[in-house]
Amino acid sequence: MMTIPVTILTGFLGSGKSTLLNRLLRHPAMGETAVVINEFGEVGLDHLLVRQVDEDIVLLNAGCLCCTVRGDMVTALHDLFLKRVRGDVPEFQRLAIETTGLADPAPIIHTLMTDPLIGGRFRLDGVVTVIDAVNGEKELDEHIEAVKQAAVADRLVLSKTDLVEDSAALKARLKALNPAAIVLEAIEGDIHPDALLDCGLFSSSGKAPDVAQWLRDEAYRDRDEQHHGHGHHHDHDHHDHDHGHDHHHDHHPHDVNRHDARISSFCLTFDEPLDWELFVSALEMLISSKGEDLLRIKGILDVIGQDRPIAVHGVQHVFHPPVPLPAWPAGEPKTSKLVFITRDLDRATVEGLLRAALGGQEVLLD
Ligand SMILES: Nc1nc2c(ncn2[C@@H]2O[C@H](COP(=O)(O)OP(=O)(O)OP(=O)(O)O)[C@@H](O)[C@H]2O)c(=O)[nH]1
Repeated sequence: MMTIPVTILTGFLGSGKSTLLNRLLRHPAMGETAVVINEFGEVGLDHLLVRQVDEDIVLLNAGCLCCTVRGDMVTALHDLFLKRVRGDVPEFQRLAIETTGLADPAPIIHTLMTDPLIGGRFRLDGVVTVIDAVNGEKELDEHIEAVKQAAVADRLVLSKTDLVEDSAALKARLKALNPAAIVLEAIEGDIHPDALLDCGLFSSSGKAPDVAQWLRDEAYRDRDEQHHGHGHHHDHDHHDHDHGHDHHHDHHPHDVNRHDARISSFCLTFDEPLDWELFVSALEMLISSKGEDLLRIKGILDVIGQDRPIAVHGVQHVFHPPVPLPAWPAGEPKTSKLVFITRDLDRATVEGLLRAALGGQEVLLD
């Protein structure tokens, strides 16, 4: 059985998640999608409803299935999966999960990675985070949850850009926070699903895995180069940019971006093939000491004795089982790369810990 790709749709309260989801579900490319939402909010999916399947599940006329959760999201995913197996709900090819505005997406990702029932059936395609162009900066200033949601995203969607003159300062801030995420705009959720789907290693069309677009390690290099070679100490220092915007300094005198400053994002590269046992124990050591602060890790590894690259990804203390990929891209060096999004944990610390644990194996700065 093919694994079902899962998109986690997150974003702060009122940012426009439901508006976006609503619009996406009307698109033919989103047919046969199951949706799990927490409640029918202000902008419900009501007008699409055709038929109540049971108390919590409805069928949408776009061929989609919608399931509301009042309690535990994990229980809801189990239920949905079992109903699909039993044929109580139509087969669906894709799952979208809309989180509540304050939710930390990590526990949902953990479930997809490790749950005995659904772990092998669903796979994380990507985290899509909606950022309100009007209130986004203020929310990032005030709420670490909003900063985390932006930091772990694969795609950042700016909503309500119709209500602001321009959003260059917000975009620069998001780029500093999460260089690898593609930043998009959608007014009233108007965006093609293709821009948001297939963020993962594997696309639904079954093509070869696309490591470059999944890892996007180039983005970290570009970001660091833009900072004139000042390297990782400037991870958040986007105030260097002159966007012709002073106003974002005005109303936050001292604590501007205090949450952003807790987030680091960087790419480590390893010049020699890695000893798998040593690498796993190094990673375990990192997870056991700093797990809570490892918001997201993705990597592609050149492992001693393996012709094929090994993909790894993890969130906090949970790692997906390693996935061997078909082949290294032709003509490119077999360099192991690990990208990190961390909280209260800088590059030097991660690098130092890994270097020590890997013993003789050298960790190179990129
Ligand atoms: N002008 C404008 N309004 C928008 C846009 N996107 C969403 N809205 C409005 O913003 C409000 C909140 O949108 P929702 O889609 O309910 O946001 P949400 O993130 O699902 O909200 P919660 O579920 O309460 O967290 C609604 O009144 C939408 O009509 C946009 O691009 N432009």
